Amino acid sequence: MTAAAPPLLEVHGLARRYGTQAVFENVDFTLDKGQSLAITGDSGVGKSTLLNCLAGLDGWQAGRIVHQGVDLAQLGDTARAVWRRAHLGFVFQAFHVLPQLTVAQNIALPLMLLGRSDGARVRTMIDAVGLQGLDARMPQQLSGGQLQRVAIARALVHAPPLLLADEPTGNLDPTTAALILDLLLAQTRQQDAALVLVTHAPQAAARCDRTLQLTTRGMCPASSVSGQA
Ligand SMILES: Nc1ncnc2c1ncn2[C@@H]1O[C@H](COP(=O)(O)OP(=O)(O)OP(=O)(O)O)[C@@H](O)[C@H]1O
Repeated sequence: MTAAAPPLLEVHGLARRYGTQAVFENVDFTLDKGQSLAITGDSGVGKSTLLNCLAGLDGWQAGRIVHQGVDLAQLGDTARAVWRRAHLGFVFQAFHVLPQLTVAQNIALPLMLLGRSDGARVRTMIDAVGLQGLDARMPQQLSGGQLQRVAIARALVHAPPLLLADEPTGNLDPTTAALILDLLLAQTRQQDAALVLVTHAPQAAARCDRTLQLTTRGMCPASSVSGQA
């Protein structure tokens, strides 16, 4: 008999403090392959901080984060960076698009860091986020919504098993926002990945498999936000 595969992401009793001030505590959830989770919550409650913890970019004071059986706390800085490169796609709230690289070079970056050059895949992602014809543009020649789409294409290009997205549709018109959400959810399902989506938009949360609301005391089902438990 073969053992069941571990969940793609497990978070147990996670707590984050600044000094004695708790940002959040008792955060627990599990995500399996192909699943999407929306995280909602008031401004300042710690949603971005939680995503940074899940990415191993920020520390925490209690609890465990386990990715496919690997406890993130057991990895040193170098191992964590290597893990992030291969396993993670992160759409940051502030985009973090590199100003000295073109649109196409920014999107190709995760593949390049993995030693996988794939021009066709980069072109597919440029088309998928609706940036056709802009591949040679520099970031300072783009609108906020176009920059956001560069960040999304870059997070998806290497088909990582874990996608973390911080307000990925915040700067987009409703039609483009729906298309981008389609793309994130389709890639999650087709690649057997898991998606954690931080959003203030009830329509975006409602499209995920589950919605949890982050509070300083932990996570609770956000039935009032998405109509789901
Ligand atoms: N260096 C710091 N020292 C103390 N508190 C901090 C520090 N950095 C962030 N915080 C606090 O941590 C809390 C969580 O911030 P975070 O950005 O994660 O919230 P958020 O839920 O993502 O907010 P928003 O929805 O407005 O983007 C905030 O209350 C913030 O003031």
